[in-house]
Parts: sequence; structure tokens; C-alpha cells
Amino acid sequence: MHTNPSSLMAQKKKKTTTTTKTKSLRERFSLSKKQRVILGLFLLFLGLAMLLAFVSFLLDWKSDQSIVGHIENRDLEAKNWFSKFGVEISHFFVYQGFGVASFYLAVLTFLTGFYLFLGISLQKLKSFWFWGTSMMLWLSVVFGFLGEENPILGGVVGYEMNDFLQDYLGFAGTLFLLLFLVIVYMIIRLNVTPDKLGNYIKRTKKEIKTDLNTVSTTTNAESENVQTSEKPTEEELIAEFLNVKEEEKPQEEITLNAKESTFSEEQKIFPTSEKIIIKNDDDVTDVAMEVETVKEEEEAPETLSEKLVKDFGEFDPTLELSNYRFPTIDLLKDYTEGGSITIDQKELEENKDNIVNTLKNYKIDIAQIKATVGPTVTLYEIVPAAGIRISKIKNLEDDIALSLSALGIRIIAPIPGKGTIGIEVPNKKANIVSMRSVVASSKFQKAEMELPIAMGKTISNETYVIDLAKMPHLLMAGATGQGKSVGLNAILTSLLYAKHPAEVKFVLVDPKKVELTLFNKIERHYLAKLPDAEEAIITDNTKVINTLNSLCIEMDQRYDLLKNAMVRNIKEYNQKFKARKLNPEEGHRFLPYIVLVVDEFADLIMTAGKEVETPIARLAQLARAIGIHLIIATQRPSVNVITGMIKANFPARIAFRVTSKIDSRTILDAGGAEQLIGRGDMLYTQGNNLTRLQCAFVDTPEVEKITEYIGSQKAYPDALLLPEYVGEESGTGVDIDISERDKLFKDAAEIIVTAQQGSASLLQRKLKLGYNRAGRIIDQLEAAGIVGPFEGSKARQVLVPDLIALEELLNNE
Ligand SMILES: Nc1ncnc2c1ncn2[C@@H]1O[C@H](COP(=O)(O)OP(=O)(O)OP(=O)(O)O)[C@@H](O)[C@H]1O
Repeated sequence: MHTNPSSLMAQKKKKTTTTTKTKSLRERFSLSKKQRVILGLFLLFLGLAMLLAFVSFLLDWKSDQSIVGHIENRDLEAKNWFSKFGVEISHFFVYQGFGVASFYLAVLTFLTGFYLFLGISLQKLKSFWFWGTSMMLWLSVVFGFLGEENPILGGVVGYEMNDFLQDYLGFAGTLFLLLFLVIVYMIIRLNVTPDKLGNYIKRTKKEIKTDLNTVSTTTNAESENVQTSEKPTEEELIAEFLNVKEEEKPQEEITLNAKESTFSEEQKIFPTSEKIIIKNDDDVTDVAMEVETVKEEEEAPETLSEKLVKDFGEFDPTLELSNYRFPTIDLLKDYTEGGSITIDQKELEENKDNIVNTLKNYKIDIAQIKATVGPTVTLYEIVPAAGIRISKIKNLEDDIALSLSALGIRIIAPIPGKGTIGIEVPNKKANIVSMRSVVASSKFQKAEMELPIAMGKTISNETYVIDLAKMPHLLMAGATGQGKSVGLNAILTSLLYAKHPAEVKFVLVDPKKVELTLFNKIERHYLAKLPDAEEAIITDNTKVINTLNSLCIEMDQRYDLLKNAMVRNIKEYNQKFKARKLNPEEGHRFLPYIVLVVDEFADLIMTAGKEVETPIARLAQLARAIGIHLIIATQRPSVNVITGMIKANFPARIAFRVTSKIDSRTILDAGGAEQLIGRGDMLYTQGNNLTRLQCAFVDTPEVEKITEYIGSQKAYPDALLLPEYVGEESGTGVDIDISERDKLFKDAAEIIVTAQQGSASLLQRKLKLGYNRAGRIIDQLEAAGIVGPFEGSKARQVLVPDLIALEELLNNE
């Protein structure tokens, strides 16, 4: 059955308002325990006095009749045991009231006093009073009917009512009515029904029969038989007795009738501890059902996290270094003398004329031309006359460059979303975009980004801010001397200006050893390292593998934390942690972003080979959600360095000037980077559009100043320690388990056997392995009996003559 929830609610509401009303009334008229006892005692004695006074009145009512109405006359003496009071009250109730039936009234008063005195629930009294007064009325009418000549039996009420009934119903009618009422009473109060009566008669018949049978049996068996016949009867009698007892027993339970359901005061206070028994009066079988009301669970007024936040405020990750001061803007140098970009009007005119004339030579008319002056490049937007094919202009790129006698001309045909053709011409005098100008720009200052980076300025001189957290990894390439290192410094500087040491950590890999050394000063503020590493900045390529694998462990741990916190990314996780919804005792901690910067990635691939590719690929694929971001820079953007796997996971790419169109394609999937002019001129893509930017310039002294400023402040006791990674060099000597063999073991064995030369460097070259791993494989080969023992400077002896023998050997293992 469906119930409308709103109506249910309304009912509930109504119910609660009425209960509160009655409750308040009850509270107002409720008695204290002492008052109850005193009142109870009073009623007890009153009831008893009434009872005795009534008895006495029945005996002497005639002689006391003269006293009635003369209560003020103290000389008159009453025979009643309770004197004038007894006479008056008896006269009122017995004579003028209900006759002999008034005894009920005395009993009810006595009972009420008794209940009050003992503190028993008054609930049951209601039905006593109801049935008692009904019975009293009926009895007085019966007595009025039977003893018309004796007025004391029925009282005035009984006499008058009998008179009234007889006038209208006659003698028989009154008799029938009185009989009917007595039957109704028996059905309701005593549960006497026709089938019960039938059963009783049957049972009695049976009993009589058995009695008769018993009499007719032999005298020898008499005593036994009597016992056996008596036994069931006895049981039946007990059952009957119990049955009757149950009916008569004043019920302590609350009877729930269909019409009303009321609770006593005590029950109101503890409604849930009470068992309510529903008793259906009409039911023959008299089955009682217990309904146990369940206490509604209390809602906690506030959650623990809310309480913690209320008491301690939100978790503040920056608290440990609460006095940390961000580097100031004046640490950066202002390169723009004169303030803004100087526009050389003459140069602009010249370039315009050159473009128009060159195109004219190829019979291309221009309808309109517009120039936008950027820091290093000026963009000339042309609208060609109708009917000119765009590809024609695109093919004239070199010719236009020649006539403008300038390097780095890039033609964008058409400019996406603009419907014009763009010709980018480098300015004769390039303006430096200072880091200061981009960091001070409101775009950067007001950027609501997780990891904002002020990359530089666009061709229309607007500051270009990107969010590393959204990229999520960045690939950077460019020929030597074109501005890569400056670009990396610009990225790191931006983050230093935007993020507190608690919020971001760097893992720096710098094989050139000189580019990022300055950041050593902020090791205990911003850097992360392996627990056993002496220096945070990794300059040894062989150690990179451990760091990368350690980052993979960190990544897996972070994913577990995110899973346990039921959030999808680091931002939500940290928000939840700050709101104190995650318990630090369960391993939860504030997670800073980790930015891994690898300078000279090509060098790393060359020396460490495939071993770094796997963790890099894992991190690139998975680390975005847990706040580990990769920035990889390389000089040589060849396909074996920037593999398909890496490209697929690095949608954000920056290309500085490269030497060939092929390199440009490798990085950007498009040409254009070969036409850049260098010195921080770059192309940026995050998927589709290419944006030409002038990278912000930050010089080494500036970085030094910033790192010194930060480094001189109070720091954490140590750099952020990454999880420990047990590297492969922990392998031991000759006794190596087969299951612990390197994945490339079989490939290595084949190479060694084919070449018949047992050297680790051969494996390094052929399998692109690091020295350690190759050495370990050689150890494993020795353990397998494929190569001989170490022989100093000489290569090891190969013990297996050919591939077939190798196959056999490996199969027999
Ligand atoms: N954004 C820029 N604005 C102005 N000049 C720049 C900018 N970037 C680089 N330069 C100039 O180019 C020079 C070389 O830059 P950088 O050292 O960054 O090159 P690189 O690509 O890192 O070279 P390498 O790969 O050999 O280290 C700088 O010393 C500086 O003079």
C-alpha cells in the first residue's frame, strides 16, 4: 500500500502538536509524588468511610431521616457510624442517588485512592469508572424495577428511570432492555460468546458422561479410574481457572483499542522502553501481540569533522612554515627600459610595403592589412582580394622572407577563427619579456589555478598564463642555446612566486649539473629526494631510475589514499583533508603537488635506456590525478627519444627554435618551430592550436636572488622524502633464483651466445640497459652456466656454443 509521504508527514506533525499540547497540560496538572500519596490516602479513607456509612445507612436510614437537611443543628444525634457526615453523604448517594448500587461508587473511590497511593498507572481506572458507573446505573434501574416499594434499593435515580422506562416500554420492554444490557456487558467485559458457551456445554456434557461411566465400572478399578478420570478434569479446571483469571486480572498493560491509544505519564517519558500489547477484545482466541516500538536513532548534532573544524579551524598545510614570506617582485630585474614596447613606425611601414609589393609581384592583391606589434615579432594580418587561393600565399613563404630580408618569417594561413592570413615578421630590435612583468601582471596574480605558470607574452603582448595541473605534463624541446633552460627557470620561478613550500615540491634531474644547481638552496623548502640521497638535485643518470621508481611507489600510495578517501583527484582529496574529514591516523596526509623536471631527457635515455622509459611512461599515463606532473626538456627531439608513448601522454608541448622541420614535426606534429628566431621565441600547443609566445626571461642572478631569499628563511628539517625504492643493484652473487631473473634474461642470453662474447657493455648497447642492470644480467647468466666467471679485464667466456644448445639448456632447467 502506498501512502503519500506528505500526508504522512502532515499526520505526524499533527500528532506531535497534539501530544505536545496534552503533554503541557499534563505537566501543568501533574502532581508531585508526595501530593499523590496524600491524595491517594485521602480517597482511600473516603472510599472506606463511604462504604461503612452506606452500610450503616442501610441499617438505620429510617431513624436518621430526620437529621437530613439539619446539619447545622448540633444537638441532633445521628445513628450512622459516621454521624451527620455519614447521613448526609449516604442520603445523597443512596437515597436520592442510586440506591444500593451506590456501593460501587464507594468502591471506585477506594480503588482510585489505592492506585494513587501506590503510584500505579491511573490508565486502568478509566475503564473501571466507565464500567462501574454503567453497572451502577443498570443496577439501580434493576433494583428500582424489582423493589418498587422499597425506595432505598434503587434510589431516586433507579426509581425514576424505571418509572420512565415502564411508561414507554412497559414491564416486558424494560425487562428485555435490562436483559439485553446485561448480555452486552457479558460479551464485552467477560468475553462470553455463543461458541464459547457451546464449548462449555459440550465439555460439561462430556464430563457428566465420564462420571456416569466411572460409576458403572468395577469396584476394583474404582479408585484408579477415579484418578484417571479426575486427572484431565483437574487439568481442564486449572486451564479454565487460568482462563478466567486472565480475564479478571486487572491488566497492567496498556490496552490499545482501535479508537484510542493513550499513554500514561511514565510511558510518555520512556516510550521506547515500554512494550505495548495490543489486545483485540473481539477475538475469541484472545491472542495478544506485542509491538515493541523502536527508539529512533538520535542524529549526531554535528559530525566529528565539523567539530574539529569548529575547534581548530581548517587544516592549514602552511602552518609549519607560517612565517614564510613569498619572494618579492623586486628580486626580479626590469628589462624593459622605457616601460613598454617601442614601436618603430618606419620599420612597420617598410615591412608593410615589402609584403604588399612581394605579393603583387605574384599577382596577389591585398584588400586590407593590419599590424599587431609583439615583443619580438610583429604580426601582419592580410585579407587577400577575392578569388586568391590561400595555398598560393603559403607557398610564397620563402619569397616573402627573401624580400623582407628577415629570418624566421612564419605564415599562418588562415589564422584560426579570424578569417585572415597572418605573416609574422621578427622585429629588428626585440624586446625582452621580463619575468618581472609577467609575474606582476594581474593575470598571473589573480589566476585561480592549481599550478600557474607565467610562460611569457603572446604576439599581441598579453601575458600568457598556463596551468601545469591541467596540462598535465609538459614536453619542451629546442636546439641548444634557444632558451630551454631559461624556459625551465621561468616555470620554476612562477611556481615559487605562486605556491607555498607546503603545496608544491620539485624533483630536479639535471645531467648538465649546472643549470638547476641554484635550486639546491631551497632544498629543504621546495625539493623532494630519496631518503638515502645526499643531494636533492639528481645529476647522475643512474640514480634517476631509483627516483623515478620511487615516484611510481608514491603514485601508487597516493592512489590508495584517494581510493580510501573516495575522491577522484588530489584537489578534492586536499580539500577533504583540510576540512578534517580524513583521519591522519589512517595514513592520510596533505599531499603537495610534485613537479618532476628532467633537463636533457635525450641524455637520460641514452645512458639509462629502457629502464627509465617504463617508470616515465607509467607516471605520464597515471600521475595526473594524484598531482605528480612531469616537465621534460630535450635538445634532440628525435623519435627514439620522444617515443609515441611519451608523445601520447604529453599533450602540452613547447618548442623553441629547432634546426629542422622534422624536429618541429616530432615535437609539435606541425612545422613552424624551425622558423622561430630563438632567444625564447617559442610555440606552445596544448592539443590543437599553436600559440607563438615570447618566453619570459629570467637570468641566473635573478634565480640566485630568489633562491637565496627563500633559502635564508626557516625551512623544514629535510627535503620531502620520497618512498624508498630497493634498486636492482641490491642483487647478490652467483646464486640467483630462476624466478628472480630479469625480464630481458632470455634476450640477453641470446645476444651473448650469438656474439660469443660475455660482456656487460654489449648488453648495455644492444638492449639499451643501464650498467647496473646489465651487470646483474651477466651475474644471472653466470649462475645459469651460460657465461664463465669474472676474469678481470678480459670478457667472460661463453659456455654455450650456439642458440640450439641454449634453448636446450633453458628448457631443461
Ligand atoms: N626568453 C628569452 N628572452 C631573451 N633572451 C633569451 C631568452 N631565452 C634565452 N635567451 C638567451 O639565449 C641564451 C641561451 O639560453 P638558454 O641557456 O636557455 O639556452 P638552452 O636552450 O638552455 O641551451 P642549452 O640547451 O645549450 O643549455 C640565454 O643566455 C639568453 O641570452
